[in-house]
Amino acid sequence: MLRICPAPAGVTSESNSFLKVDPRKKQITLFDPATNGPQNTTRGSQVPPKMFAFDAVFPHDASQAEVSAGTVAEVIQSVVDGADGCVFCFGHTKLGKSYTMMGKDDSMQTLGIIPCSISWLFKLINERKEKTGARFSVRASAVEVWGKDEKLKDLLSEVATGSLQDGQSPGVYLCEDPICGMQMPSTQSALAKQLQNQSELRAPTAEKAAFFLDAAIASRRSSKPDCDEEEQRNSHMLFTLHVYQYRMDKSGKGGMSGGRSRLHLIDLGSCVKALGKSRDSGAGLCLSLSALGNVILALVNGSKHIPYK
Ligand SMILES: Nc1ncnc2c1ncn2[C@@H]1O[C@H](COP(=O)(O)OP(=O)(O)OP(=O)(O)O)[C@@H](O)[C@H]1O
Repeated sequence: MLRICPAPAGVTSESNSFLKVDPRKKQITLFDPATNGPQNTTRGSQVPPKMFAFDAVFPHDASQAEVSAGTVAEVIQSVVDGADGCVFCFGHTKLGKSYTMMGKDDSMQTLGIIPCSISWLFKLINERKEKTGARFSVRASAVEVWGKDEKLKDLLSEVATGSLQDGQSPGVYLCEDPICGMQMPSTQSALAKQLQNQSELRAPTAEKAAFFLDAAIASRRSSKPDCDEEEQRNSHMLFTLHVYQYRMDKSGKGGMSGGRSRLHLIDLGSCVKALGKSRDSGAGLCLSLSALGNVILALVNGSKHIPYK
């Protein structure tokens, strides 16, 4: 899915004439800027127009609600049906990734995908409870990956303990996942990693989950006044809603069945500058976000090598 960001102040729509957006056909076409737009492609351009198709295309004037509804409705349905889901926004710096995921809380119209997802997930759970009698329990966790060294911080540890702690939580760590590893060929088991030990707090209502989201944002390194621009770009937040559901067995013997599914909502930063620097120094490698696509493809295809770094 693609969202076109609004043109910066002072940039007219003519300056954007290298781009034709067709939300109905879910495609965009890029023209050689030298030809000055789709009307003039015959005027000596060496480069033919390039068309790209998506599952959805949101033009520059699409509202936050349109973007949220178009991206998360299906994912939330799947999570309530028992599958894991993940939503993140990916792109160059300052193009509106955080705006799309978090939005602004000055009005309902500017809320982003994460707050909308919280509200819709609980609405769907309540409908499902009424319809099927299933019992649900939701928990929230939030972890930040920050800095060139990709430090992990449990963003809800302060709320969990009720005390103020500073710096990196000693609790949260990455570890090989024995279950996921067993399902993979032995060569890959070492690559299956899971975040462990982050605080998972009970969120019986959407309001409580939204409270945890606010607490997590406030706890982020990138929210601190002394955080510089580079640190802000290198701050990524993983906010997860863990949905546990239980049903009485139909056998009537009083047994229960159920399981857990997770909705991961991720606010990615952008490591653009860190790429050059870390390659020079050879430490704290942070790949460009465009490399993320290769990581996802490798995981989905079960590749032996996952190009994390
Ligand atoms: N669709 C939009 N409508 C209104 N304002 C927007 C929109 N997209 C982005 N902005 C504004 O543009 C600015 C940059 O957006 P944002 O911080 O979300 O970018 P980003 O891609 O997350 O940046 P970074 O790479 O630093 O993480 C913000 O002030 C944001 O409010």
